[in-house]
Amino acid sequence: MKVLRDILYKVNIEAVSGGTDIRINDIHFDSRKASLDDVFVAVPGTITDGHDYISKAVDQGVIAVVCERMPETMINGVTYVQVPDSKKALALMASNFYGNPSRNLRLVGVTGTNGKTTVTSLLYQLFKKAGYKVGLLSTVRVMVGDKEFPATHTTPDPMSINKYLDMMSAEGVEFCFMEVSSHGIDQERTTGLLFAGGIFTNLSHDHLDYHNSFAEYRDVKKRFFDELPSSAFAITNADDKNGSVMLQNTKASKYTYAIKSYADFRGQVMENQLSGLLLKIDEQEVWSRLIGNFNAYNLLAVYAAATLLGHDKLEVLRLLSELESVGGRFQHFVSEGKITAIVDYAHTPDALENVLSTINTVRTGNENLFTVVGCGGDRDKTKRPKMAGIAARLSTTAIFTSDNPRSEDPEAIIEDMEKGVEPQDYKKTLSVTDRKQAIKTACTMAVPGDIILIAGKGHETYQEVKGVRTDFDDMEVVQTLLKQLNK
Ligand SMILES: CC(=O)N[C@H]1[C@@H](OP(=O)(O)OP(=O)(O)OC[C@H]2O[C@@H](n3ccc(=O)[nH]c3=O)[C@H](O)[C@@H]2O)O[C@H](CO)[C@@H](O)[C@@H]1O[C@H](C)C(=O)N[C@@H](C)C(=O)N[C@H](CCC(=O)O)C(=O)O
Ligand SMILES: Nc1ncnc2c1ncn2[C@@H]1O[C@H](COP(=O)(O)OP(=O)(O)OP(=O)(O)O)[C@@H](O)[C@H]1O
Ligand SMILES: N[C@H](CCC[C@H](N)C(=O)O)C(=O)O
Ligand SMILES: [Mg+2]
Repeated sequence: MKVLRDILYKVNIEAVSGGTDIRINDIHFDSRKASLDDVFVAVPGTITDGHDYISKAVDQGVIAVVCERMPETMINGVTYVQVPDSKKALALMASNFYGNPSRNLRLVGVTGTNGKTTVTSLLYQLFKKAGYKVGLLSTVRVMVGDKEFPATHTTPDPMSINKYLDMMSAEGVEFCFMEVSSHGIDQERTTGLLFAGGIFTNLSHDHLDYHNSFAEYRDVKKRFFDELPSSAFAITNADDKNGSVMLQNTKASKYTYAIKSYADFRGQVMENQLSGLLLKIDEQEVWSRLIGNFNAYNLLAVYAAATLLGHDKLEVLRLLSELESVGGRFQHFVSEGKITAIVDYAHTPDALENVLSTINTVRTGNENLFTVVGCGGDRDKTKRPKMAGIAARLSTTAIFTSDNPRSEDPEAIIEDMEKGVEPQDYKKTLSVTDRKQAIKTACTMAVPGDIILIAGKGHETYQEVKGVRTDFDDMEVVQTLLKQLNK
């Protein structure tokens, strides 16, 4: 049992009705989960407003309510705390509730449009190989040392983040690497955490359904660096045009990495093949199993962070060459009939362009490149024509299909995509709504030596249609189909 007054430490409070010297059981921001002696934090959301559920939470037995507007009817025996920003309050309360676990380990946050999962997962692997107990909060999975938990969000809600950090600190975890999404920053999910460092990967088009403009999206990401303490390091990509903007107002020590520009951590791509990358970092050659120029940036960010966290540079370079690629990120296999299938999580125009350019760089002859791609429903619609245009331009054939249509009509999403194809590329595209049939079409058309890229879903093992998730794994599907077709 914790005392409400302690949990409210550092929370900006406007008014209180009732006592705060009361024992509370748990904190909830969803009335459906609140029960006896809990605190209910009413949060305004994108669909509904937690304030509409205060009386329901009180009926369920909560002992305190934290809200931005006091309800008209206040119940005797319940404490009401009015705050200017209940999302911020929730995050600070979550940290306090779990005893501020971020202070018990060194927490590094990674933000940017693409590469967050890759960089955090590589850092997790590297520090594990170096002999530490490590934590990971990522889109793909949560790791508390060697214990794995399923991930629900890229950046979970503050109660979940602090619960995991608390578990980590109990397990003796020394370093935790976490993805910091723009939704996470905007919704204050990371407020109150003590970061030892922050890393910026890159900024390109995504989530413009949620953020009103690209500038707003950029400024939300920047806020993560603005709020880093002076004890932290902030590492940015000097080759990204927004790289320096990110660090403009940070109090943290600033560092840069780059391939094209002058930087504190410089790398050069010597070779880029389907078997991996040969890099030169600090005059040392390093071989990596990771594929694609963009991964050279991810590896440099990892090198910079590991070095700034106190590791010997040569040891870091040695460990870099041992790192495995992350599930669903440029995962590839060659069938018996010599067809290469690549599954990648590229779900933004920039990621798709990078992956296709990489494939086109490593293509050795006249092989055909089939790209199977869709765009998510209930997500940024302006990505759709851009991704389709890129797929058509950079492939021999682009097959447009479904990628988690969610509540939307799958065919309407594909129609939005088709609008982005340049007239000279029309002949190179076809649309097959069912993802399995789309992959089958690519497999049927492919001949020995050809490459099939299946983009957008990466590690995901489901397809979400009208709110229902059914099992679907791109890699499993393509492998089965190629076998069935004797290819
Ligand atoms: C758009 C978005 O980010 N939504 C998140 C947000 O929900 P919301 O604002 O829509 O909440 P709401 O449904 O309007 O409800 C408002 C409040 O009322 C409460 N409520 C609601 C109903 C009720 O009966 N009782 C009740 O108390 C809700 O618990 C909530 O606190 O807050 C919820 C609780 O933290 C999140 O689960 C939810 O994530 C949804 C599921 C989601 O899909 N989010 C995605 C877009 C997201 O966050 N993605 C980023 C990664 C993106 C990337 O970088 O690629 C991520 O970090 O995962
Ligand atoms: N540094 C990078 N620059 C550009 N594209 C990248 C980079 N790293 C990865 N990608 C591409 O972006 C895809 C997603 O990578 P990753 O999962 O690491 O990104 P993320 O930032 O975690 O994405 P999300 O926002 O969904 O969490 C990869 O499959 C690859 O196609
Ligand atoms: N973090 C991203 C993932 C998109 C992956 C894609 N497969 C989709 O479902 O749209 C999002 O939630 O927008
Ligand atoms: Mg991610």
